[in-house]
Amino acid sequence: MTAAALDGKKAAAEIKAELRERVAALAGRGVVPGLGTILVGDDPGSKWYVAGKHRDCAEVGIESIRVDLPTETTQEELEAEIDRLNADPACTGYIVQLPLPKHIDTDRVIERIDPSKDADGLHPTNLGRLVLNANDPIVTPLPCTPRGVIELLRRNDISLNGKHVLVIGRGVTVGRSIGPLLTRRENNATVTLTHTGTPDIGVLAREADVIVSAAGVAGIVRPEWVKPGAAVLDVGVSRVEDPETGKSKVAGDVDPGVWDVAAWVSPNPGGVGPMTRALLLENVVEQAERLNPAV
Ligand SMILES: Nc1nc(=O)c2c([nH]1)NC[C@@H]1CN(c3ccc(C(=O)N[C@@H](CCC(=O)O)C(=O)O)cc3)C=[N+]21
Repeated sequence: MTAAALDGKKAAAEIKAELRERVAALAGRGVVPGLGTILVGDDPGSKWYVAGKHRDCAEVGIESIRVDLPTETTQEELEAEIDRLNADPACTGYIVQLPLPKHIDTDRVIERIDPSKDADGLHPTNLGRLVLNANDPIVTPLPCTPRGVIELLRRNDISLNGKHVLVIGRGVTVGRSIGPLLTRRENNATVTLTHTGTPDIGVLAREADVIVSAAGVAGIVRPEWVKPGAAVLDVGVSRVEDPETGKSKVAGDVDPGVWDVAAWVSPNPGGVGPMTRALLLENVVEQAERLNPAV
């Protein structure tokens, strides 16, 4: 069997086209959503990601507000910028690009974000509401990557209803926050969360209809781990040396042999990454709609 690709670029383009229309409807009511980014330091990778978010905003007609701060920025200076965006009416939602320099207390920074402006959906209040409101309509920003995974499946007509989803990795941005979304009644999946303390992930993975791997370990998902016909979503990002060029390149969690066993695989790059970016925009547009309902 050769798996079909879960094309994240295509699904993200569809979402952006829909968002352009929603942004136009908001503009008709005099509302322009704004996404802010705060970047501390000059890590080339982080700069590249932030630049991409501003390009995405331009594409759908969202205003973008960019705050770039030097590596030496103190906790107090960073918190002052957060307070400024919390108070800025042009900023509908914003993100603080992670990771932050080591001298910064990341948890304190995230907790200072106004939960209603938390475009990443990672503020404790929003994660808490996601756990508490298992079945009520969602009225808070949701974590972008988990939402991107579910949206990528939905847009490829892969139902989660009654399916067994195995998640690899217990990080907050994906592994630990995707369970409460997958188990909402509207998705209705059954979830196994595995991590570095799981004695034998493979034996559990072989039972799964869907594997979501967010381990950040290149090639951890082996073909022998995958039930024939399963869907495999590759969320991992790690760097490996290219044997041909000797240069470092981005690698996913999924071994290439998995494509011979699974029915669907999300490529990496070109899979969940573009979805994460599209859902960040959707979080901001949704928040603008909640604040400015059509009458
Ligand atoms: N506050 C915060 N929120 C984040 O969402 C956040 C963050 N900090 N820090 C870093 C990680 C990483 N991340 C990616 C998102 C999209 C791609 C992506 O679109 N990747 C492309 C390839 C690279 C590209 O084209 O730019 C792909 O997978 O096809 C990658 C990485 C978000 N992050």
